[in-house]
Amino acid sequence: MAKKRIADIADTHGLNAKELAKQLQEAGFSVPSPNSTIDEKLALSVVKANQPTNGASHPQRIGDLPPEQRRQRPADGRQGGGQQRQGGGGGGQRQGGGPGGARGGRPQGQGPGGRPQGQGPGARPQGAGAGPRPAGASGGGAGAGGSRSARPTRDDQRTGERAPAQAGGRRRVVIDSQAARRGPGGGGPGGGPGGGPQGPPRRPPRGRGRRRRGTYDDTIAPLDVQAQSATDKVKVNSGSTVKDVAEYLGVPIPEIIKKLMTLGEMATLTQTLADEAIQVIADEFDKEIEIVHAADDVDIEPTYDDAAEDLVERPPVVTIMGHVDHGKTSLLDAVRETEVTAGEAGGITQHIGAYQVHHNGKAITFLDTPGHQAFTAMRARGAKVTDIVVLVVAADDGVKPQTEEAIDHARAADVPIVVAVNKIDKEGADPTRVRTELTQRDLQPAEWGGEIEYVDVSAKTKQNLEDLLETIQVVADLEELKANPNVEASGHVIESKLDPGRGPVVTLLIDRGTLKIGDAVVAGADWGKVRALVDYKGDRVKEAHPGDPVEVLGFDGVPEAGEFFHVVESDKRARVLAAERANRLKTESIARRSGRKVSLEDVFTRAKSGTSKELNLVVKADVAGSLEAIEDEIAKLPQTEVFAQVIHRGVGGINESDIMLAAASDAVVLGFNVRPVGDAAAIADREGVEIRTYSVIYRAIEELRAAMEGMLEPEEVEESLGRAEVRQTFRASRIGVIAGSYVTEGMIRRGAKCRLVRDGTVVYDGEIESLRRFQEDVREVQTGFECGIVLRNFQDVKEGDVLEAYETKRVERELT
Ligand SMILES: Nc1nc2c(ncn2[C@@H]2O[C@H](COP(=O)(O)OP(=O)(O)OP(=O)(O)O)[C@@H](O)[C@H]2O)c(=O)[nH]1
Repeated sequence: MAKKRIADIADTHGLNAKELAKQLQEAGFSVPSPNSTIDEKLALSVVKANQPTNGASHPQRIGDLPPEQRRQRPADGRQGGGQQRQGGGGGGQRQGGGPGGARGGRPQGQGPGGRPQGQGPGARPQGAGAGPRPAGASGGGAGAGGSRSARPTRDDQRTGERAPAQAGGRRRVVIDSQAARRGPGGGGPGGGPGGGPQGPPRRPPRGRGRRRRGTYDDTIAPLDVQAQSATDKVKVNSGSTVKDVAEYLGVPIPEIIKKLMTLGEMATLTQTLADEAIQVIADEFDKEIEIVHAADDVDIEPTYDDAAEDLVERPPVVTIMGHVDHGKTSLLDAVRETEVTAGEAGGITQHIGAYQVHHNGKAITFLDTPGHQAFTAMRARGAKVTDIVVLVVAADDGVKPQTEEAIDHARAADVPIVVAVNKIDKEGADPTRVRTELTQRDLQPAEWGGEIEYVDVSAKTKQNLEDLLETIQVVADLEELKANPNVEASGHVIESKLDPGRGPVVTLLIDRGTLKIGDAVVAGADWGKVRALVDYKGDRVKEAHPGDPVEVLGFDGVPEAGEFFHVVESDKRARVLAAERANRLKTESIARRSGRKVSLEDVFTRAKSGTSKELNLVVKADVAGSLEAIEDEIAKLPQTEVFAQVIHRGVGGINESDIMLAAASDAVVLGFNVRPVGDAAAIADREGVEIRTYSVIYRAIEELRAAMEGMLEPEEVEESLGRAEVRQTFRASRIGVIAGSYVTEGMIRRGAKCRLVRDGTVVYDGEIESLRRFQEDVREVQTGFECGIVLRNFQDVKEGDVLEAYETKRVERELT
């Protein structure tokens, strides 16, 4: 089931390529153009579903399955396009030209055409409550004036599957309608060598006795057992060991080890393999596999499908972003106070990570952590929590670097933007200038004929705050945000902390359903039984509804922000699900360390295999001039096999937010004379983001070109030796400046290559000329020791500089 370009599929089947792309967009696939790729069968199933013939009997729907089986539909589209993230009809979508339309130029949709047959309202028996429906059903499917955007709405995101190429990089998982019925040991024999279609290994029920009693009672579909038809790919869990892979593929273990050796990898039986390595091995044995990640498991983000008549309006969720000091926090506070003056809530005293204000009798939920870092960190975890971004720009300061970052982050997430021009009370405030500057960044004000709503405000004098709320509601109305309140709750964690008195305190944002005291909840690797619910006013409540933030007591731990939560039928099941997820996350994180989400090395291979034709880049440089030069050069590259696009550019060191954006958008980070700052390197490692740093542009462009043409050879690889921090400098008449340094990482070696990094920017790249400890020349100095370093031909060393010692090595092609 290789992916193909939409244009090629259209060609083969005598369809109009643009039309096909449009239909797929309407069905919720992230396919920006006819050059985007998609599985051919899936594309055809959507076309088929859109054909105006009636009576197409649709296969088993997820909602007809017991909850534990509500996994995503088969990758081969057996469940029809209907289970795709899709809308159709007028529901849950925004009008293309509406205010806040940061995504101008989005194709107008086709109303009802976007929904496959047999999935429309009324096509299923009512009363099932949680039964799956296409998200678009939210609009009743009438399609009246229903423009369908390429971006699925929040409801779509909730209710439908993530399209294959969607940012966030989640992959499809096949529904296993059999798994639950099979029970714990059911998959066993199939997993062994020659196990045929039952690909995934099921270890013999290794002693129920060893398991906690009763954990199997719920006949939980084990995460790693999924039924497959003879033609399906074998599902292999990410983070599998050599032994697991042998079982999955039905190949003797020694064969696998031998193969790995011929590929230059010495591996032991229990060694965890990176996804790429598993893929290579499978290819070598001619096996078709699909690597399944814990995050793919739809027990974690299931497909929901609510009947139109079950959906009710829910409050929009707003995040405030903008440059430092432009007034994000002040605006959040000022907005919060409008509630007090309105006398609606009697004051918001509690900080729980989000609060609500009311306007025109309707609630708006504000996330209390401003800034794009938190926003993108959540998105990297697969959570799309925010419906609208309020971009704060100070009228006396205009567009600044973090304003631009915020715009790129909001755009990458495809969330509409409302601009709040703040500080209009100040002397020198020039709201028109802000509009002009933002127009240059494609945020044309509605009053100038564009699509973006601007509101001039003052957080200090509280001027125009009601206007801002009004505008947010107008934009929200276009989004048609709806949810079914009459089911078990699900949503996302927005904050969690360990309170010395109360234990884990977790703030959840309800996306769907109603959360009640006594509910059993699972959020990632944590679970709980809801003991108490506290709202943003600090009041105890009995339940929380869609769009509501609520503090929950009763969790066993502190799940991460962005984690998906859902209510399950029993504590026991919550506990088991959490434990399974914890296990898989552990193995995956081990595997991730040896593999990358996207790397230049495998970009061409991915393009060839149809996995991804787009290469997203985050580019950081020391000066603005370099950025322009790089972008010009990238634009000149032949975009035949791979399309490279810069999703964010900026001057300065590579920071945490760059990494999170790259993680959320499957991008590679390119740095020119800049380095990761703060925790960026560690986070990149954790998130599997590749950072490539260069000192000359042509070298980067050469590598990009080579990667895009499949010619990249990782010939010269840099290996870090260690880092030292300059604590003091001395001047010696004959030697020059000596950097009195402390080795913080690895070791420093005389004669090694060395860079000097100041505030994230490389200011010198040369060699360590001499290395001393207590007047003695030494060859090496290890972590934790002080030393004197003299750099070759460089005197401008300052306190606080960081020295990076490194070596370059020629290495053989890696196992990718
Ligand atoms: N005159 C005036 N000052 C404002 C206004 N809004 C914020 N300020 C001031 O601007 C400064 C920065 O405001 P903050 O709300 O802390 O800005 P921020 O964007 O949250 O800043 P960071 O959290 O550091 O990113 C503070 O001194 C505020 O008092 C406004 O509307 N008018």
